[in-house]
Amino acid sequence: MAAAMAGTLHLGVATRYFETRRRSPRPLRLSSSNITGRVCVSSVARGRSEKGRVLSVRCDVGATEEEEMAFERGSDGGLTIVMKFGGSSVASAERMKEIVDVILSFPEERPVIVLSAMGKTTNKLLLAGEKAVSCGVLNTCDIDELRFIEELHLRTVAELGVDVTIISDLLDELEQLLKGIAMMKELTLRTRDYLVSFGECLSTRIFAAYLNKIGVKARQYDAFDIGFITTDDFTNADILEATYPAVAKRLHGDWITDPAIPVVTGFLGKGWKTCAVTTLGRGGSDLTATTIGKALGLREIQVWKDVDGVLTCDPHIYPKAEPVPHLTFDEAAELAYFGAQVLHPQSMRPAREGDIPVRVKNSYNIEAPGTIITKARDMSEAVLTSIVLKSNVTMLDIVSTRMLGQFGFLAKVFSIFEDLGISVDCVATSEVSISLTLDPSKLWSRELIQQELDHVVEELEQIAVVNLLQNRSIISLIGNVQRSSLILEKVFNVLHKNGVNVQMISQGASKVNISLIVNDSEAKQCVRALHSAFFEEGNLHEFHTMDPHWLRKLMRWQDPSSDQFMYSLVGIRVFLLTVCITTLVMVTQNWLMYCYVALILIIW
Ligand SMILES: Nc1ncnc2c1ncn2[C@@H]1O[C@H](COP(=O)(O)OP(=O)(O)O)[C@@H](O)[C@H]1O
Ligand SMILES: N[C@@H](CC(=O)OP(=O)(O)O)C(=O)O
Repeated sequence: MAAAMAGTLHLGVATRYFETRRRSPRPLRLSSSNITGRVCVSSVARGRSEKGRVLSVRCDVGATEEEEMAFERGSDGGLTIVMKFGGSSVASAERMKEIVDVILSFPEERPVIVLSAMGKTTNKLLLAGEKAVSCGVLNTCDIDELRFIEELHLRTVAELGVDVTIISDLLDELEQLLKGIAMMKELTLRTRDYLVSFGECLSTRIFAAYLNKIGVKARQYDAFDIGFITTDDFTNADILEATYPAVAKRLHGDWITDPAIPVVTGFLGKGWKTCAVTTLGRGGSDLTATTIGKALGLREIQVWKDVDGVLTCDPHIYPKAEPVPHLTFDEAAELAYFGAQVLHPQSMRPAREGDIPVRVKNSYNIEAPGTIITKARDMSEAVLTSIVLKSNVTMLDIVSTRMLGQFGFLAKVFSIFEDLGISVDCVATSEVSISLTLDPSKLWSRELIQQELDHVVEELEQIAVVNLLQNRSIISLIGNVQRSSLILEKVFNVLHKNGVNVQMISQGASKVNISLIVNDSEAKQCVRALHSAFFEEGNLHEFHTMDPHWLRKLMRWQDPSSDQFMYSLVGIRVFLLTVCITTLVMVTQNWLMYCYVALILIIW
């Protein structure tokens, strides 16, 4: 592994030439200037190799001044989009071939590819590490998960017909690492990150080699080698600002000197102090993709999943969940932060900062339009967008009787959380009490959760009475909080019908999220009931008829200063006049009475 980490493995060694058959109305154009030789790759199109369609590259020596300048402005010839494929999208040789087809179905693009580990490799590596701690040095080779990982990757290499030597060193190192863990009898967070990094290092090497084999020039990169600089928070590292220029320099520089599709490991970084491999938290490849998108200022970031986009709810909880066509960065961030596994919680930040649209697509169903995530969208018709569930949350009720009318209570409480490095999700306060929930994702990898909680309670008890409530769930309603009364009216109706009591509500400044805290045991049933109330056809219609758009119209008719009010008044009077006159004339046959009543009504 050391060798692999020391330098980037360049798999695309020679530019390939194919006779091309143009199928796209906009031919894929690559143009680049080589500082010394002015080599310009000037056109790319699709051809067919023995394995199917291929992206082909033709080199012309000598770019025109105009082309070089256009390239330097980034207007022509640079990388255009990021395409990130998650574990489910690259789970087997078959899936990898399908992914190549996906990539080639965008012939006008020049993508940066970001890959996660194959299938469930990350989980298997973690399990292998845990088993190694106690199985003894001589038994590490028999760990089932290690066998599984080796077989999966060797089989994939064989089925794709690429050279096995691109992964054999890594597999040997993985075995050695597990022996080391067995010898030390411990798995530190740092070692854990190093261990799981093998997943992405293996998948990207195999995929880049396959692209090269079928004639699509590609180059593999380990993120920790190309400038992904992070904090040293192993298993949950944050990307540092220095990453953006470093990654841009490396990827852009290599592309202009020798164009080849970059295939980058997702999820991984390099700690800025330790220089060790770090990981960005589970699902971190999404963040790798958006970071590259921002670094290179690309046009779009595509995140390819195994679902038709971001759905109205987790399909495991409610299989009838529907794709959401359009989200804002804020909505997507709240959704991810409050537990929708589909996106990494931090992944929207670089996209928002760079104002780069993120498209969530299904690699199993390319035709599905997916979800587009942008800075803003038309919210005039938006009510509820998605329902998210975060389970196993800890809630704290903190009550101070002494602090009535005094200041500093909140500050004291939050300074305790800051000192203990614990992050808070939802907060609701009154003059003398605070209810809050603690973020389980920040605690997931720690072994001392219970001790930490005891410590928090101990500290807080010095200033308040504390009630620790475990096994709670946060149901987050992502939508248009401007319509909170409408949403809450419906929510409470549904919860009342299901006999569920809400223990805390939080509607923050985000304008897109209302969170309700309920018992874990009731949470899934609530989400299902809420989903069918908000999203199923009949109910949705009912909801739309109560849409404030209509309410606003109705209120305008009732506003005495509005024209509509005047028209309605005149209309009602004319109507009453006609009815009265007709009745009177018919009953009395007296035309004098008619004139008298008409006069009274006109004065009225
Ligand atoms: N609101 C949601 N919309 C879409 N998928 C969701 C949602 N909530 C949870 N999921 C789950 O997220 C999964 C996709 O995310 P993930 O497994 O990280 O994909 P990948 O590994 O392909 O990047 C889906 O298979 C689905 O089960
Ligand atoms: N392989 C890592 C990183 C990742 O992003 O994976 P995926 O894209 O499959 O969620 C994980 O399992 O957490």
